[in-house]
Amino acid sequence: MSASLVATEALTMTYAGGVTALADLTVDVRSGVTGLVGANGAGKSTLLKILLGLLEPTSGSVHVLGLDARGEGPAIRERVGYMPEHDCLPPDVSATEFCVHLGRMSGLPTTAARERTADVLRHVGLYEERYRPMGGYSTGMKQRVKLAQALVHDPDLVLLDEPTNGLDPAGRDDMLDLIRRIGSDFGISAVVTSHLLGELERTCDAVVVIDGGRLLRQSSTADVTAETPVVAVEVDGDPSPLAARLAEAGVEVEARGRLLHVDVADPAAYDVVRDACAELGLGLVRMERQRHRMVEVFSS
Ligand SMILES: Nc1ncnc2c1ncn2[C@@H]1O[C@H](COP(=O)(O)OP(=O)(O)OP(=O)(O)O)[C@@H](O)[C@H]1O
Repeated sequence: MSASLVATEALTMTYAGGVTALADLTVDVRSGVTGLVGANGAGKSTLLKILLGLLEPTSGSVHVLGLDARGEGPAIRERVGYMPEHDCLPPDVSATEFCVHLGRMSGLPTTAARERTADVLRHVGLYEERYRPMGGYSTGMKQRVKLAQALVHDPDLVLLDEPTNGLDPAGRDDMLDLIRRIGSDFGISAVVTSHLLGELERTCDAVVVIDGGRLLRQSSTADVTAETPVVAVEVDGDPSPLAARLAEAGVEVEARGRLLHVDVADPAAYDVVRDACAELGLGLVRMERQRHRMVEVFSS
């Protein structure tokens, strides 16, 4: 199993005004892409700022890449990239100037900063427009520059705050693909926040769901969406008598339009379906294993 990239224990953050943004939060993030999901105000941005050592938590422990975020913030920021949620790009500066500047601020020599800037701008698909002032960029292009600047100093981990904010569906898909490829092209792990669980499903290896600053669930995407022992059954007639017969036989069944969802945790249920169809004179058109989607699992 990979090493822990982010580990918090009983992390609590209460702002000066008395708002508790994080409460007793214990999470463990491993390599790959991890989604940090929660409604607006759930505490996602607060957590990212604490991980970067920019905010001091009220209590609890927090380690990033093995470093203590309470005191080793500068060392963490050398190895972690950050894409903030809000627009923060100077309008008169080009994407190249901006990324080279930030690369140099992070300690890269000028030549390395220039080379690395060209690489990351190519990765995010902004190579052609790289010398244009950013004030003329679309929202999608601005989001891409924000992603590029998070990658420019070749970090081990990037923290991306709502990278799909303000994008249309096609722009969102492009951004999620880029994030997926940060791992494959650069070998960099990512923590990505979103208030939309569904959009992270195909991008992330794991998800952490928080609500009101508390952990709701943490699991790998594969575990969440793994095949569940349910089959969808379609017959060539009214499925109601079949549903009744299965229920009588103690098999859990749920009507979904013309389909029946049948619990097959006990494989004997397959025989019950076959025999009931034969007795009722129904032809079996289809039996198909169902996959759960993350959104269904978490809302149940
Ligand atoms: N500087 C601050 N002072 C006081 N309260 C704050 C501060 N920053 C955030 N909060 C409060 O802490 C809670 C969590 O905010 P946070 O921004 O971390 O949530 P979020 O999940 O990132 O939401 P969003 O996506 O809307 O930014 C909210 O109730 C917010 O109002």
